[in-house]
Amino acid sequence: MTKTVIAQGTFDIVHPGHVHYLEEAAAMGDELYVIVARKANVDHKETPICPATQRRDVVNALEAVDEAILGHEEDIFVPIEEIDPDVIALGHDQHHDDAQIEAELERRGLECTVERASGRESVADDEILSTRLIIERILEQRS
Ligand SMILES: Cc1cc2nc3c(=O)[nH]c(=O)nc-3n(C[C@H](O)[C@H](O)[C@H](O)COP(=O)(O)O)c2cc1C
Ligand SMILES: Nc1ncnc2c1ncn2[C@@H]1O[C@H](COP(=O)(O)OP(=O)(O)OP(=O)(O)O)[C@@H](O)[C@H]1O
Repeated sequence: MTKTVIAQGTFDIVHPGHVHYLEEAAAMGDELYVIVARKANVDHKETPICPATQRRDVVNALEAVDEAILGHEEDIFVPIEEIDPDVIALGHDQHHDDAQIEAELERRGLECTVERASGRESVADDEILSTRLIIERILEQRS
């Protein structure tokens, strides 16, 4: 039976930390779906620069990814119900609470485990492994 994994995030300006996360999530199963957050749901940091469709298309082009989809505008569990995954792979620094997600999955009758991926170890001192830091660097160097 195919083991389906879901990963999720904003993915505004893709960098090697994203690639690491998605490769690790893909290795947790056979098929990787990625839910790309809608602007309205990115409320804990600055609004994404790139439109959701562009962020989805870039993630979709990555080798580790089988399918990237736009997230639901209001209920983040709708795509989970549709895909019915075996594993939700949370990113190393995602603010979501593992136990709360597990409780909501159970409430909706979904059998799915929640795993945490690791952070990428920098392979060079000058790697920039965060969208926020890439934008800060652009503002510093080009203004
Ligand atoms: C299991 C799960 C499902 C999600 N599904 C959606 C969704 O359908 N729509 C959406 O806009 N955001 C969804 N999100 C939220 C974002 O992917 C994301 O966590 C957040 O809004 C963006 O911040 P981040 O890139 O720092 O994680 C989901 C998050 C989790 C953990
Ligand atoms: N350096 C990294 N190593 C491993 N995973 C990462 C890294 N950076 C981001 N991720 C993961 O990629 C997913 C999407 O991350 P997100 O779009 O928030 O990027 P980000 O670079 O962390 O953004 P920002 O710096 O603006 O907060 C999240 O699950 C996050 O944990």
